[in-house]
Amino acid sequence: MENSISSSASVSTPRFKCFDPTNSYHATAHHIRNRAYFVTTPSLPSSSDCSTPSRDGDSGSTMAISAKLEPKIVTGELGYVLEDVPHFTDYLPHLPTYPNPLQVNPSYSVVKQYFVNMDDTVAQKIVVHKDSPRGTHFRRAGPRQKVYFESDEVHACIVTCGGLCPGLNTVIRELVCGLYYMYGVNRVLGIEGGYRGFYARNTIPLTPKVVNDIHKRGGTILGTSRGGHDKSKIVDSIQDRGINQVYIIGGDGTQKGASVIFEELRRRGLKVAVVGIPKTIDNDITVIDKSFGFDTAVEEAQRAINAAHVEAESIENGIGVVKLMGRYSGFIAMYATLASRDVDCCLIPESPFYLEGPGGLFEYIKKRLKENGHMVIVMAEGAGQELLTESIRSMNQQDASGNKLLQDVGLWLSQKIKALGYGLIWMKLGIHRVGLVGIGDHFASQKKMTINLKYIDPTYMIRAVRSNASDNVYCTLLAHSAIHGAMAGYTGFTVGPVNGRHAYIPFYRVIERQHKVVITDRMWARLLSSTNQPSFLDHKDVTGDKREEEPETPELNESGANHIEPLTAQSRD
Ligand SMILES: Nc1ncnc2c1ncn2[C@@H]1O[C@H](COP(=O)(O)OP(=O)(O)O)[C@@H](O)[C@H]1O
Ligand SMILES: O=P(O)(O)OC[C@H]1O[C@](O)(COP(=O)(O)O)[C@@H](O)[C@@H]1O
Ligand SMILES: [Mg+2]
Repeated sequence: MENSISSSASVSTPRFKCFDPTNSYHATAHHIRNRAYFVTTPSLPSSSDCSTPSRDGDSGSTMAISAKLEPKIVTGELGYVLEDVPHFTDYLPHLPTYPNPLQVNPSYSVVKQYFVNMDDTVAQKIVVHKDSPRGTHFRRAGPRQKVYFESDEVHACIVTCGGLCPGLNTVIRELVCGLYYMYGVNRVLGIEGGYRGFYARNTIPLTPKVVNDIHKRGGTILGTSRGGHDKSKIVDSIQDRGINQVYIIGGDGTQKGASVIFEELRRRGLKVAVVGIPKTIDNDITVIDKSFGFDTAVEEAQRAINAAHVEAESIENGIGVVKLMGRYSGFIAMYATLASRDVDCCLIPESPFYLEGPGGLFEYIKKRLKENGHMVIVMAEGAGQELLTESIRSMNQQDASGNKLLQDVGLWLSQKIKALGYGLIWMKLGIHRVGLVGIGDHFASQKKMTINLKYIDPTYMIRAVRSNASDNVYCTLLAHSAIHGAMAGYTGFTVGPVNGRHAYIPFYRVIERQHKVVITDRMWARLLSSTNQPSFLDHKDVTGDKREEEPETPELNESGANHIEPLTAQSRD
């Protein structure tokens, strides 16, 4: 990762005066110690110079911002670290500001302390000890007293990229309505069909009337796509259309694309705010607590699990197999399993499993059928991919965004289990004692055992639904936080809840790694205890195939949020 936090983070001499550009009063050294903006601005253009910058930056008549943007790190006492987000004033120092129109908004002006305090930051590390370092913080989201746009100056656009997720339409709706009702903005463009829509598709003017009912529908009214991220064409399109606020809703890939767009807009010296709104049904975006739509997806998955359970328990040796989404992160499968209580085994990408031998899946299946006569297996689509590629020749195909295309692990496992059934012998040893033995054990009274397996694949169904009530509220807060940040002149950030408080997180932090289930943490232990399934760990230890040591989990969050593991499978940078 290029933008790793500079070791100069502890530089103690601020290069610039310590102030929050969006509030009317200045910080003192007492408020924030050791603030350092790592933005070198040689020959910065004045704000008026920047009104008509050239596309290629350096070669035009206007001087472009050439220095690479480094992380903005502020350190304080007791190991306090603020990983701040870029602001227009980092590269356009003389921009005019205006009073926030919310000061006279009939709804919001009555709120006591509606504007966030300039020093407010959100702690990433919530469990601390008396003497432990306070750790990383992010700038708190919310309205500032000063804004960097006049209402009629704003020309915003919204784009949705990547896979679907419940709540996309709600975020679109709340961005349009929030801009209009809070800040009097009435020029909002919808970019159709994801990133490539900037240069290859039409746009849709979005007004509160147009978006009024869209939160009641799944999908995205703007359409979406994978691939098609052409930096120059996208930024040219933004510049040519005079867009100055870009709201980009999408997952880990999308946030990477947004970061690239931000860097280029900044390089061209344009006053354009780029805001990423994290969308991930897999919950694979790090730092934030969880994505919108995740709760809805887990809830919807219950319907499939219930169906699998009803089918399984209604027939002798019934097995219900449910495949859920989760390419590299098994959060949906884990939470759906924990919520259901009918699941006997949950398989996720983070927890390698094996079929044969002691402690393997087949042994467990036999045991459960013997005990209960039926069982339910929930698996994330990315689980066991390494087993499939052993047996099926891997084609290493990718989608248009570069994501690896997965084999259908649900189908593969179902076939394996069915084959196991043909190989099992139903052996009656007295009236009550029923045992299962391998095919090699033959007795006079043996007969073949039938496994009745039902494979349910609701993968797209759980993400194509409309968002539930709590996700709708979450989407609203997310959209509002995004708008407040852009209006206040912040840019190059992803917005999202960190330990329940909305914060502005620099792009480099959300794209450096993926959020994954840590199988040595308590949440996975709870799951193992609830299903009684094997951990699948012993076998590898026995055979000497040691697992790589788990990276230390920086934060232990009881909700299962904020566990961080390095990006492994999807590195495309
Ligand atoms: N490293 C990257 N740099 C620039 N754009 C990217 C990058 N990775 C993905 N994208 C773009 O982001 C968009 C969405 O990415 P994708 O991985 O399909 O979905 P998601 O954002 O939901 O993870 C696509 O248009 C893709 O081209
Ligand atoms: O929509 P596609 O291209 O079939 O992709 C399916 C993938 O999309 C997801 O639902 C979400 O992935 P993204 O967050 O990368 O968009 C994955 O769970 C799933 O593997
Ligand atoms: Mg993704």
